[in-house]
Amino acid sequence: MPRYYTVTWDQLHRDAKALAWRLVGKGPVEGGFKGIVAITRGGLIPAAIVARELDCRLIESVSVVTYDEEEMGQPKVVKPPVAAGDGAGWLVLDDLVDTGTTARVVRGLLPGAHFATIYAKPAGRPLVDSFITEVSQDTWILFPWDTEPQFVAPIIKTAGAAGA
Ligand SMILES: O=P(O)(O)OC[C@H]1O[C@H](OP(=O)(O)OP(=O)(O)O)[C@H](O)[C@@H]1O
Ligand SMILES: O=c1[nH]c(=O)c2nc[nH]c2[nH]1
Ligand SMILES: [Mg+2]
Repeated sequence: MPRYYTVTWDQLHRDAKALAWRLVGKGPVEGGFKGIVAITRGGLIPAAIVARELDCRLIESVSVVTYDEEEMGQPKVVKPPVAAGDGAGWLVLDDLVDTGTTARVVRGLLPGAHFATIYAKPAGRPLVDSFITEVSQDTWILFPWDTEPQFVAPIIKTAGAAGA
């Protein structure tokens, strides 16, 4: 049973802006990166936020499907990036790196790119050039697009034997 780390829209926006700050000056030219490649779907909203902050208008995507909910499978490239060449001068963005499987596949397609994620787990961390927050490998990150606020029972009703 993994532990969960719940990310709200506010926190995601703050963390994506922190990533944008970290990426300033990391592009190959004074104007920054040539463009952003979003790894869909999870990288789409982080890419939109970072693109706004870095004033980047050229957005490409690569679609890699690795998970069905929390179940991991073989990574499949559903849509390759077409506009980014070998990635030189481009920024690749994803929401997180976990085992590094997705990042490894995209690095194979875009070896020249700068790789960034908002969140990183230890196994995938070596595969990204920039990230903001590290969580433990046994933590499952719950993103705001996968969740909704709901009723939670009062602590006293769920504490059970621990409180007796
Ligand atoms: O480092 P890894 O172990 O490869 O895991 C990280 C990847 O898994 C998730 O994508 P997912 O395959 O769930 O697709 P999605 O972004 O379309 O939801 C997440 O958005 C990353 O892209
Ligand atoms: O929503 C997600 N949270 C995670 O922690 C994760 N790891 C791989 N893929 C993931 N998707
Ligand atoms: Mg993804």
